Amino acid sequence: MERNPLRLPSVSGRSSFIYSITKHSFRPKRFGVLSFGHIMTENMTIELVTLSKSFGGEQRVYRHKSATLECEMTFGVFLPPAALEEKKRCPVLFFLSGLTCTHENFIQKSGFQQYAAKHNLIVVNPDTSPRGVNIAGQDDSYDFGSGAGFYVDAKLEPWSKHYKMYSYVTQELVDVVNANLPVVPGKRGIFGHSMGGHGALICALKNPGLYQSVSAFAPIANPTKTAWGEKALTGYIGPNPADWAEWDATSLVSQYESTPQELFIDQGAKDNFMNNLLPENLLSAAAGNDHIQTIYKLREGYDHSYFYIASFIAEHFAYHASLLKAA
Ligand SMILES: N[C@@H](CCC(=O)N[C@@H](CSC=O)C(=O)NCC(=O)O)C(=O)O
Repeated sequence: MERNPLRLPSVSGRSSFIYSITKHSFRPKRFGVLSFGHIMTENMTIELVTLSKSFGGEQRVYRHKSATLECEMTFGVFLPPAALEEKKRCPVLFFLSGLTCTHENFIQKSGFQQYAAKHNLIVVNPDTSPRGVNIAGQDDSYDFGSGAGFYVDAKLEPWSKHYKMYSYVTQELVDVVNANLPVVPGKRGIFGHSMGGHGALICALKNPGLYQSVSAFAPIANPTKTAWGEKALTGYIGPNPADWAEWDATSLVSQYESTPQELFIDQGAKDNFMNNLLPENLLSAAAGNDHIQTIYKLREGYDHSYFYIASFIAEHFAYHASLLKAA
């Protein structure tokens, strides 16, 4: 393979990256130690798919080749007015969606853009599983396989080759965002809904310091004790429940011993999936651990839907903005 290091502008206009020409492709490679300690050597190129002006900012959709998932992935990016007009670097907030979602559900249904614009937050929302990977059975059910990656790193074949959404979200996507978007290093939050609410919790609890703010709408708080969780963890991790604990937010809260962490948990009181969520188990575990603080908001009459998310999205943005500004 021929390699010719060159200096060329990146997609974001910066010119500090080393490019390499291979026999098959011309791709940017970045070399350097990142803020969270891993070394960035993968292809960081992202391709703009759509751009729509919204609340003075821009709702964009990008796609890229994920080295972690070994497939092409699509993700949403909202750039607030300050990032565009004033060319300011802004904190970034990652949103992880729930079962059956793509990047589109949150973009189209939550109404988040006005609050991201108000608080000058960049928002990045990935898809919920690898796509186009052609694994037998991937489309057989709504709660396993496509659209249901559960933000874990699968250990069992055939899933283990592609289904590594935990590493994708906590490492590759962070690197891709750092390389291509005007983010403030070290000012990063994460939140999500249902499967994605749980994803946000485990990404934060397994990586103290990576995210400075964490919240969850109706998270699957204790998946090892629920039908959705048992099915996913059996399929991705294996049949032994002892192997599941590291992918369960309630277990992680029980064992957490690192820097103090606050978790904002939001829950609709009329949630039609409550038997798959069990927020009280996580709250009990947190009550027994001095390192974890919880804010719990139970919303009378609200269900599990995006109508519920849209009703309280403003509060979550205010919460993340207050922590990320101060960080
Ligand atoms: N199709 C299933 C339920 C699917 C569902 O309600 N998905 C939720 C997330 S649930 C946990 O992760 C969701 O966000 N759906 C997308 C939407 O736009 O509402 C069933 O019918 O039981």
